[in-house]
Amino acid sequence: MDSGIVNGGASSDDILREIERLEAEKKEIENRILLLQAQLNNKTAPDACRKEDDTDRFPRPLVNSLRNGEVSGEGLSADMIYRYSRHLLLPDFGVEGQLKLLKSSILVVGAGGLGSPVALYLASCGVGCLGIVDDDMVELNNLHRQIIHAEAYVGKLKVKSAAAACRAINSSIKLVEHREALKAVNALDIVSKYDVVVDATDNLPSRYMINDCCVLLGKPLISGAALGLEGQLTVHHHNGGPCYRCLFPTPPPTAACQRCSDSGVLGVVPGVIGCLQALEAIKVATAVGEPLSGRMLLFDALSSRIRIVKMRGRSSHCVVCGENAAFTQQNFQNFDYECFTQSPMSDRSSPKLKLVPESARISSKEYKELVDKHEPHVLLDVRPAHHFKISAIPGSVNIPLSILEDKLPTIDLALREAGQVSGKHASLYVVCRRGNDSQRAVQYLNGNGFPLAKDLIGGLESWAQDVDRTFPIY
Ligand SMILES: Nc1ncnc2c1ncn2[C@@H]1O[C@H](COP(=O)(O)OP(=O)(O)OP(=O)(O)O)[C@@H](O)[C@H]1O
Ligand SMILES: [Zn+2]
Repeated sequence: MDSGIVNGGASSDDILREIERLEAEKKEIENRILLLQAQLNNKTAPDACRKEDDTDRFPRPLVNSLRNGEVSGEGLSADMIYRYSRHLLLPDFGVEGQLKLLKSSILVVGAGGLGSPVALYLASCGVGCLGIVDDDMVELNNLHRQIIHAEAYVGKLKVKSAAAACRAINSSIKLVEHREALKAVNALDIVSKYDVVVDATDNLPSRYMINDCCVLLGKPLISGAALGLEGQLTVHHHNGGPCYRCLFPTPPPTAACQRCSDSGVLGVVPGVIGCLQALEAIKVATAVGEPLSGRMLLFDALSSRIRIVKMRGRSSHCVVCGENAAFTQQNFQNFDYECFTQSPMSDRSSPKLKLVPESARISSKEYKELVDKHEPHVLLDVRPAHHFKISAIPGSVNIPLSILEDKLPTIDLALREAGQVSGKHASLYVVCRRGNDSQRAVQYLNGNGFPLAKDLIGGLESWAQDVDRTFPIY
């Protein structure tokens, strides 16, 4: 049979054989095409393929005009080409993407768990100007997740530490250290100097304030959050997408806003979200890909699940970016974000509650005196059980505040065992981590059969500071 394969008279075997023959012929033709294509490429290949000297690793037209590391308006220096070569090799990013990155300026607000990978990646990948703003100091308990800081920087400014780490990776970019907290009074001035802003802070007032500032200045905002074993990120106010206030016009109740220092966080979680924030910042700065505008990425570390949910669009009623928004720079500077969100910008400014009268409180030193005198009493620790396991004052009884109501008989029993007759006249002291929950507990106990219950002022933190310097705090 020749090419007339459709032949009613041929047997099935004949037809199969003919198919095999044609397949082999087709393969041969394909191979010949590949070979010819390769020959054609060689004939038109740029000088970059030649290996006469070292600089021939780089495309010749750029290298010729850009020896000695200088950068032209439209080109990259030989050093830059080598440093960023793996970016340049990406067809979707290439020289154009890298040039845009080198010309961009990005501000990272917060050099903590999120800000660490953000700043490291943005510095290493060649953002032209990288600003880092933070007023905090590095603490030992930051190091498990704030990977930009090293032990040698404990007790020193985070911006200094972060900038040093970035410089060690890439000394060719411009790094700006803003050694202050970003607040309504300084934000317009600082943010206006950058193209893109990354919110890597950990508190609600900063989140609203940074959003409003970015809307007023027309800057895209990459917003991330990580707590416990979960994280999320989105891009605000970009390409007509919603801003943070469009999505959350009123702040959530204070109780819903927890911090890593209260709830804990697995170190890698902010690492994952921070890396994704850096990625979104690069996409926005270079106009490559589809940034997470109007969408939110949710990461669940326990199940290793990542979901992307579509968010509401921009709100025409939004007070900062809506159609009739009258929010001005003047309004912004006078706006009290801590009051609006009912929460502080910094742990350091957390107000110490005063819920019970002085007569229902005792200092840790006074408490130590009565322990030394062997005065019969019960010390009730109202922290959650997993906190109690970390460290506790010897002899204390753990009944978490959340279940106190159901455990009054247990307290009675503990008092009787300690030689106390009844709740009314019993010596009952209450402690927690910082002295806020213990006051809540005392308030409740005083009104429910334990009128003499007293709060240990300042909690375990003040015990560690004023009485037992070896007591482990966390
Ligand atoms: N308005 C702000 N301006 C600049 N930096 C801010 C602002 N708000 C928060 N930050 C910084 O953002 C970082 C957030 O870091 P992170 O969430 O990892 O927690 P942390 O405060 O360092 O530690 P922890 O919560 O465990 O005590 C901190 O370094 C903090 O100082
Ligand atoms: Zn808005």
